Amino acid sequence: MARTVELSNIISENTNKIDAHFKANDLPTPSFDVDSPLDFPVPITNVEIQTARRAVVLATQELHDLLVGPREHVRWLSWSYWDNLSIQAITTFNLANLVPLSGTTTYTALATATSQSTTNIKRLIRHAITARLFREPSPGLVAHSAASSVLARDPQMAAWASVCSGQFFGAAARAIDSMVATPSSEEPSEAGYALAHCPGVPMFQSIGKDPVLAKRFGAAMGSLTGGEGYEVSWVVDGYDWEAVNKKGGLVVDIGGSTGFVCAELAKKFPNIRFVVQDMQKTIDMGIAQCPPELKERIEFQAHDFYTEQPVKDADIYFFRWICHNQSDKYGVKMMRQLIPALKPGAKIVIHDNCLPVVGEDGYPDLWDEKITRSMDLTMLALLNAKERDDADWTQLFADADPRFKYLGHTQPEGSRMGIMEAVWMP
Ligand SMILES: C[S@@+](CC[C@H](N)C(=O)[O-])C[C@H]1O[C@@H](n2cnc3c(N)ncnc32)[C@H](O)[C@@H]1O
Repeated sequence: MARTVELSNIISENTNKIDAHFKANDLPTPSFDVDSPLDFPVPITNVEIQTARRAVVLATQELHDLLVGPREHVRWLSWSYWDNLSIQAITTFNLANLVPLSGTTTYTALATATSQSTTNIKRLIRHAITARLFREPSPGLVAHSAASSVLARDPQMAAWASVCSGQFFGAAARAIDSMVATPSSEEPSEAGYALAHCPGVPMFQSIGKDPVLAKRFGAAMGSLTGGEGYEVSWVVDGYDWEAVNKKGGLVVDIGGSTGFVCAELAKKFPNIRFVVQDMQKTIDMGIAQCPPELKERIEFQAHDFYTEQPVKDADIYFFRWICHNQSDKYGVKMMRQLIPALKPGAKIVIHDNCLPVVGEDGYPDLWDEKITRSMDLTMLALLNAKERDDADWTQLFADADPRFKYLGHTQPEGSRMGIMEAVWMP
């Protein structure tokens, strides 16, 4: 049987399964209408329907690419960045909020509100419509689609779209220039982001000096880290915290932001004590936001993770979304700062991406593979940092100190992040 026919059978079989589930549960059939659900309305815990959904998404992508053909595929792949430009226009000119959630507006009204020409607003929105952002129900009238309405309804997603299409787009455009100028650099001050926006200054330092951008960046990260496959519940439910809970142990969350992960852990594991460490400003926010009933068990501490770890003899030193921001040089430096504090058997637990190992079958799941590989390039362009696979994690710990033993990673089905574990064995 031709692969195209095989794929269309996969699509048909699984779409029928999904449709039957939707009908049986009185769920609205997926549509692009503005009042349709903004997320796939089946919980991630429903493995059968989520597996069917994934099968359809992967098969439709493959069928699409097969029928487009290699030459056409390459031609249009090479200019996929124009989608970014129309998103940048939407976020810069606040277009999602200028279009009413029900009803329509005109290109002329949008042009007046943004002090841009009608011609330019029209061409940018008409391009966005080809990616199902907005609709034009009749010529000259603009209405929301489900996807464009996300940018009006979800401020965190609007921040994500703004940061990606603005700051990150610029960084991506200069990433190869940075590689040519400073080959194999491990310095964030030499990365594409720095070249594009703040020559000689690392991204986080530059963002820290701009309160408006810092707030937007924080909201963008909130959108990503709460998004599908990145939920905090994966690490709360996916690691053996009970072993620490049983003995009333201590966990240090390094770069723990406002302590929201520790708050979730503290609710589930009543005997664990926590120290959340971050920069002073973030720690101040964490203290203000900490639920009163958890204050006794969650301590907040300003600490720079490139300096010696002040909390001795904890059971677990936890890093979430920290290591992928570090090149090997800085990752090794960060891990070495733990050593004076570590007791034998102390664990280092990392919740971060773990790059898949490429097997003989190639990439079985291009949906997640593309996201994780894009995240890896993001780290390159923003910070000269990187995502890691098991071999890279092994190397990082070995380079930090041979007394660290990397134990490997687990990744629950549905999670886009791995849980990596190392133990201190002096
Ligand atoms: C990507 S966020 C991850 C936050 C949190 N762990 C999470 O899971 O969402 C990186 C965090 O590291 C903090 N950070 C950056 N540089 C730091 C440093 N040198 N010392 C301590 N914290 C730092 C930032 O303030 C931020 O909260």
